[in-house]
Amino acid sequence: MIRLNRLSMHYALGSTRIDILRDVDLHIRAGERVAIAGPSGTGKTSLLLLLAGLERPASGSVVFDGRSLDGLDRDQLADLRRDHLGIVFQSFHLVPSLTALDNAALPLEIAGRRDARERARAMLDKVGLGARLDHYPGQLSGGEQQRVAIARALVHEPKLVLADEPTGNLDGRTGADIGELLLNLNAETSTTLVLVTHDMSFAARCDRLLRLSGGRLSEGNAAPETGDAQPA
Ligand SMILES: Nc1ncnc2c1ncn2[C@@H]1O[C@H](COP(=O)(O)OP(=O)(O)OP(=O)(O)O)[C@@H](O)[C@H]1O
Repeated sequence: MIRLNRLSMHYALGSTRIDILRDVDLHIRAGERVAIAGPSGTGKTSLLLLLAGLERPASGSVVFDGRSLDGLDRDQLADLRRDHLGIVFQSFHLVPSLTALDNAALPLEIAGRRDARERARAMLDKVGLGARLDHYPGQLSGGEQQRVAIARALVHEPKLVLADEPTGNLDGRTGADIGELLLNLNAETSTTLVLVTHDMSFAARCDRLLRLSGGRLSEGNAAPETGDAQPA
């Protein structure tokens, strides 16, 4: 479903170069649940941005369902995201002026689907927010906002869901519930899930744990992480 072929990426800040990935190869199969962990600042978010076609690699390629992202222009990448990708962020990123229902319906509205609100309502029901349809994000708790964000990410039945520390802004109990919800929905729909997390009990429930460090990805186990990256 996703292949990374000799993927390299760096950021240039003035004369300083920050290497994020060095010649990384990876194959994620359809339906797999993959957790990515690693010290702070090693590039986990950047890797998700590459998978979403929101960053371009310096060299190598990201291949999504047999299609290389290199050859796609901005509009084609936006179409690909609209049709096949759902993204969940640590800080929810809901539109504050839209209700829970309208936030969740957004991907389908953008795609011009006439059943957008109906499907969004069913999805919000599924994430346990059937009684909060008309609430605005500011009237919802953190856990509830993340449920809306998950409904929005899944409402158009994407092939791939990317989640960047989806439980990172939530207290322990709420975070565990949200993690559970994401994994259960994923199992139900057989969607491919790639998530970044520092929570090793959450990571341990995925099919694979990958650790990113020093520009390399390695298969790992869910032992506690050690320390943060040293500044360059
Ligand atoms: N647009 C950018 N320009 C320059 N440097 C950047 C840019 N975005 C990120 N970086 C740097 O690249 C490195 C990787 O950032 P990234 O956010 O991908 O790390 P991360 O592993 O997700 O970190 P964390 O666990 O703390 O969220 C960091 O050192 C960051 O400062």
